[in-house]
Amino acid sequence: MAQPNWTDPALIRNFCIIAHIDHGKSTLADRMLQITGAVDDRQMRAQYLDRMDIERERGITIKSQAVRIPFTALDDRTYTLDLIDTPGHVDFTYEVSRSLAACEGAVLLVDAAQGIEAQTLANLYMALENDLTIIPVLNKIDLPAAQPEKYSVELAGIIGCEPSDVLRVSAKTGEGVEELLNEIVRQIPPPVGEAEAPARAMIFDSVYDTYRGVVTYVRVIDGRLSPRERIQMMSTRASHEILEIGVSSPEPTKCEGLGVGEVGYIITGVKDVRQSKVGDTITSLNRPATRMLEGYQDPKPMVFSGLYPIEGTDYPVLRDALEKLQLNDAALVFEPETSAALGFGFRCGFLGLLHLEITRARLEREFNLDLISTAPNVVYRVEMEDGTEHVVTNPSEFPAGKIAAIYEPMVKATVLSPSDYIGQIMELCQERRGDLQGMDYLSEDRVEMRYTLPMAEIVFDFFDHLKSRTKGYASLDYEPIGEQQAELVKVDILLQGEAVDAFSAIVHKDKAYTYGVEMTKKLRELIPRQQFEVPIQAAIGARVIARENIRAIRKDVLAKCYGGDISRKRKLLEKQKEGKKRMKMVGRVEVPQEAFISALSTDTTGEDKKKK
Ligand SMILES: Nc1nc2c(ncn2[C@@H]2O[C@H](COP(=O)(O)OP(=O)(O)OP(=O)(O)O)[C@@H](O)[C@H]2O)c(=O)[nH]1
Repeated sequence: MAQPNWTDPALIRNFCIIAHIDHGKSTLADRMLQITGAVDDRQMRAQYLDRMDIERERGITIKSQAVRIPFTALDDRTYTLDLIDTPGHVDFTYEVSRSLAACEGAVLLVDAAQGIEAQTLANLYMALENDLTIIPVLNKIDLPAAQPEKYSVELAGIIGCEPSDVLRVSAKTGEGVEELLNEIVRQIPPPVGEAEAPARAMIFDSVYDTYRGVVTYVRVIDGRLSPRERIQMMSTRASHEILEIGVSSPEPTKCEGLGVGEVGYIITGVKDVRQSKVGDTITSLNRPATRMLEGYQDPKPMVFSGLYPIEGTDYPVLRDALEKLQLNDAALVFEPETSAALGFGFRCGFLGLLHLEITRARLEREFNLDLISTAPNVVYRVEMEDGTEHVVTNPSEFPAGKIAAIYEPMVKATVLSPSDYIGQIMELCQERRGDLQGMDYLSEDRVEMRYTLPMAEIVFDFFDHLKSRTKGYASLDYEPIGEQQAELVKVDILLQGEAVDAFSAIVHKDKAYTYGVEMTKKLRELIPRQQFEVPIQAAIGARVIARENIRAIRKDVLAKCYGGDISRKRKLLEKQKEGKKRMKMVGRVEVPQEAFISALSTDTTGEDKKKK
C-alpha cells in the first residue's frame, strides 16, 4: 500500500462549539459547512449533523458528531478544521466532556438576545478544566432583541477578556461566520503528539449503524492508525481489526489512516457500542501503548423506571427493542422485573429524565409498542443495622428490617436568573430541601445561585416549577456530587390491605403524608366501584397514614334483561368477560389498566425543558 500523506498537524485545528440549549450551535455548524463548501447547497438541510429523527424533531443534539471542514484562511493555506458537535442537555454531559477532551479549543456561543445561561457556564468550566482555548462569540445578532453591547461585557467578565474580543455572528444569515473561522485558525493551537510513539486514540463517540455495525469516532493523540491493523481497547484489552478507517467530511469518506491530531472514524465489525466505549483508549495490538489516556468512566444511570407493555403479549417485543437500543446507547441498562399490578416488564436505568423520555418515545415509535412507565426514582443506598447494605433501584424492593441509615444522591445545581426572582427561587429550593451555597451577580440584574439539592427533588418537575415561577427566565444546570444521609421512608399504597407495588415510593418523611393523601385520592377517583367496599390506604410499614374508601356496588348486567331471552343474556355476559380482560386483579380488586396509566402519568419534563 502506498504510504499515505499524513495531514500536517500544524494545519489541523480541532474545536467544538459549546452553548446553552437553543443558542444556535447546530445552526452555526450548518453555516460553517455551507460557507466552506463542505456541503454543497443542494445537499444542505437544517441541523445537518443531527442524524437521529428524534434529534431533528425536538431540535436537540443527543449524540456528539464530528465533521471535517477544509478551510482556506487569510494566510492562503488550507487548514483542516475538525468540528465536534456536542450535545447540550445536562443528561448528556459525559459526552460533552469526552468531546471537549478531543479538542484544543472551543467556540463559546451565547445568544445575543438572552445572554449567559446555566449551561453556558457549566460548559465553560468544563472547557477550562480541559485547558481549551476559548473563543467567545455572540450569536443571533440579526435579532431585533439582540443586545450585543450588554452581553459582550457580561461574557468578557466571566472569561476574563476584553468586550471587544467577543465576536459577533448570525448563524442564520452567515454574517461574521468567516471571520470566526479565521479566528479559529489564528487562536486555537494545533494539536501536538508524538508521531513515532505507539498509537493512542481516544474514543469520543460510538454509534451503531444497521449496515456497518459500530462506527467509532476517535481522535488520534500519538502515533497513527491504519486499515487492516489490529487494535486493542485499553480498558477491556479486547482486540479487533480495523476494517475501515475514514473521516466525516461530512459524509463518511474512507482514508488510508489517521495520524497525530486527526479526528475520524473506524469500523471494526463489533456489533455493540459497549465494546467500543466512549472515553476508552485505542492502541495498536503489535505495539501497544502503556498508559491509557485520561478520562474513561462508565456512564452511570441516575434515574430508574419500570417499563411495561400494555399488551402482555408485547413483552418479547419490548425485550428485543431494548436490546437493539442498547447497541447504540451504552448508558441504557435494563433487567427483567415483575410487578403484581403491571405484569412482566423491565426496570430500566437512564442518565436522566430526558434520556428516559427519548428512550420511551423511540420504543413506542420505532417498535410500535404501547408502554406504561412507573414513576421514575433515583438510586438509594440503605445500610442495615446488621451491617448489610442494599442498593435500591425500585421502591418496592426497599428492604424490610432494622435500617441504620439511608443515603440519597445529591446534585450541585446552578440557577441563573434575572435578580427579580431571587425570592421565588429561594422559596422553591427551600421546599425541595435545598441548601444555598453561594450567590453572585453576573451583571446588575442577573444573578447566579448555587445550591446543593437531593437529586430526587430536582429530576422530576423542578425545572417546570422554576420556569413558571420565573416566567421562563431562569435556567438550570446540575451535576451529581455524591450522596448524603436523609430521613426517607417508603410509602406503600394498599388496596384492600394488599400493597400495589407499582405505587410504592421512597419519599422524605416530611412529604410522606402529602404523597399518601394525594395518591389515595387519585386512586379513589380512578378505580370503579366494586361489589364490595374497597379501602385504599397509604402506609409506612404497618402504620396507615391516609385512607379513602370506594363504596360497594353490585353491577348486575342482567338487570335490564327481564324476559327470558337466554341468548341475549349470554351475549351480555360475554361482553362483560371481555371487559374484564383489560382489568388487572389486585387481590380481589379489579383495577382497569387505565387507572394505572393515569395514576402513574407523572408529567415528565423533557418536553418542557426545551420550552423557554
Ligand atoms: N434569528 C436567528 N435565529 C437563530 C440563529 N441561530 C440559530 N437560530 C435559531 O435558534 C434555534 C436554536 O438553534 P439550534 O442550532 O437548533 O440550537 P442548538 O444550540 O444546536 O440546540 P441543541 O442542539 O438543542 O443544543 C433555531 O430555531 C434556530 O433557527 C441566528 O443567528 N439568528
